[in-house]
Amino acid sequence: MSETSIDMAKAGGLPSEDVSQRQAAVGDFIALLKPRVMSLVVFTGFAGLLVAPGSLHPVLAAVAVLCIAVGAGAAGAINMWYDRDIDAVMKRTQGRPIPQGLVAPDDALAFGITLSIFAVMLMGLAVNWAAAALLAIANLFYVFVYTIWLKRRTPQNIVIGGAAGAFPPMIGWAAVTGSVSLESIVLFSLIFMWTPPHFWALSLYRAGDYQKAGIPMLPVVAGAAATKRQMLLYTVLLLPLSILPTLLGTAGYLYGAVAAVMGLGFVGLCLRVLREEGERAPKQMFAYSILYLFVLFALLIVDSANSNWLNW
Ligand code: HEM
Ligand SMILES: CC(C)=CCC/C(C)=C/CC/C(C)=C/COP(=O)(O)OP(=O)(O)O
Repeated sequence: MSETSIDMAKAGGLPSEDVSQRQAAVGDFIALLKPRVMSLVVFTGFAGLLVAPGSLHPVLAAVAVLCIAVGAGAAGAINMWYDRDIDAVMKRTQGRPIPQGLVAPDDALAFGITLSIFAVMLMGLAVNWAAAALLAIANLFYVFVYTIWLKRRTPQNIVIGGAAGAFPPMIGWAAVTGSVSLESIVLFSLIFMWTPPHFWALSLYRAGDYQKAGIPMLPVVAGAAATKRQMLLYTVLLLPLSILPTLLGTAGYLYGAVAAVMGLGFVGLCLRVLREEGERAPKQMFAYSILYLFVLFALLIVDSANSNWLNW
């Protein structure tokens, strides 16, 4: 796409041949919430809520999870509004509702802002204001720090901006306890450290897309070899960090053992990424990253020392 058409897209009007004639459907607005990515975000938030000491009435717990889902999805919608120019250029994102002309940019922005405010207010009024404040910070961080400030400026965009996606377990924890604690900071750090290998694995085989869109992702700016070395650093640091919930008593030995085995598997895959050329190993590493985080948080729930989900 030329510079001019990028500017047109940013101004809200895509080139006319790209604009669909059909009306926006509910599904198009749901797609703005990035439901597949957000499913794991919500799961980690839910896990934070279940492993926190104390208990929350099941209805309030459901409201808290809903608020995390809506607040995170709303941030995704605002991200799609801001990134509509680059989304139209990249193969992976071309099919999204805004570049397809299915949802008008202004409607997507209004939808995202309305849902963000709704989620934060509902969390504050129904659950507590500590959880609401953390939800607001995560939402604003993803929109302003990651999307608007860093994404187009620095290859460290996802290291710093990735903090947004690390908030959910802390939000879930605060929904129960009304506060932030060392244990919830450890859960935050786990996702924070996991994000670079998760994303850089994908960016290794999507580097062409990012280059075309002018986004300075690490493989584009520093090359594949430097990206792989940085991935290894975070993957290795993640291993001892992932055992901390057991050491702190948030989870039991079963969690600790599975975290160690899965962590060694993550490091092993990363070493394969370093050794091998081509897309196969990075694709496996990306898929494994999702499985890894899902299994770790599932085990946290099952092997939680507090287990308040059993005695609501
Ligand atoms: C700055 C941080 C992050 C970046 C830049 C990032 C980037 C991405 C990208 C580009 C994709 C591909 C999406 C697509 O195919 O359209 C993806 C997929 C995914 N991400 Fe992340 N991610 C980040 C953090 C997270 C976090 C915190 C979670 C959950 C805790 C997460 C969970 C997922 C999941 C589940 C998928 C697979 C979605 C699918 O199957 O289509 N990501 N991520
Ligand atoms: C309120 C709250 C809990 C927010 C959570 C925010 C969150 C889940 C952040 C994760 C980051 C994410 C999905 C990045 C996608 O990168 P990108 O936007 O560059 O990906 P794209 O190229 O697919 O649009």
